[in-house]
Amino acid sequence: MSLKSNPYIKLNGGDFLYHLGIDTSQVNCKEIFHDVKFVCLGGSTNRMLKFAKFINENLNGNSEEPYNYAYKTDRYCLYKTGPILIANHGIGVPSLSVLLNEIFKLLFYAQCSDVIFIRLGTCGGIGVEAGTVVITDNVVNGELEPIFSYVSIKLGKRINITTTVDADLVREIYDHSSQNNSFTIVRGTTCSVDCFYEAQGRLDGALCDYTEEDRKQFFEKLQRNGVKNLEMESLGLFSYCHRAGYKAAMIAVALLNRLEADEPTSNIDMLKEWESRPFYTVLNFIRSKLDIV
Ligand SMILES: O=P(O)(O)O[C@@H]1C[C@H](O)[C@@H](CO)O1
Ligand SMILES: O=c1cc[nH]c(=O)[nH]1
Repeated sequence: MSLKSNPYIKLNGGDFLYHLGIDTSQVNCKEIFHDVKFVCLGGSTNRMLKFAKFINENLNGNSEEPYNYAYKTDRYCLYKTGPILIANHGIGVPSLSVLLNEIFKLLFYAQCSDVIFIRLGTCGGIGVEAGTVVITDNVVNGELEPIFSYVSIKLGKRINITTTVDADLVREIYDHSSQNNSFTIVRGTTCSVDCFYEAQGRLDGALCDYTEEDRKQFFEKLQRNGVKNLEMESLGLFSYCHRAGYKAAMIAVALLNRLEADEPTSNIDMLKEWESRPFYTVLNFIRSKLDIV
């Protein structure tokens, strides 16, 4: 048996998952991780620890500190609570791609099946109020094309992969999330880019090679194309998961409405409250999948 997308990876034999600090000849992946059905990802280590505690309490009624399987490294954290694996991915697709490669291999060694990946993130809203949760139903790059692009050593060329979002999964998440929430949830197109500043049309970066008028036109174009938010990982997430044979979804809370501002609020309590909103959306969805009322 080999990994779906890499015939060179074999089921038997040790593998050091370097950035997770997990040596599969020392850790029994199948025994520990075989029941994983959901992989929940977000940028920061602290937020994902908070999410692991939240899931522990709300799904398992357990207030124990979750165990970090990636404790040997400070690159990423990795928790498991019931059938849910939780990790942080850092900022941007390069960091996400390293984590995904190692998690895909972990799931392969653990012989997991039917796993769903969900990114719980933050974003800049386009015409939506701060605090609104956006479920991605379509994903585009900065040129507004549904294409994830990377350079492979395959023929030394750039590879462009058309990337789609699973409409049934979006519907399922949205239908379960719209119950019992005290915040607004919308569906829409996510524009996924490689920088927080220039690629997102900010005027407050150290570098800026466009004018305020260019910024205005960029946002008008985003709105005309149904873009509801800007962030930095979803295109890579959907593309990598699809190649590896997994379903993926993306749920992100808007920290600001980019039509009004560039800088998120400095009110930390408010930011923390907003950041936790996707937790409830994911909890409702996972409960429905596990048939827990
Ligand atoms: O999951 P997070 O909140 O880290 O995601 C967004 C996209 C970038 O990684 C980061 C930029 O501030 O926030
Ligand atoms: O504006 C924002 C906020 C969070 N994350 C982003 O990528 N952009």
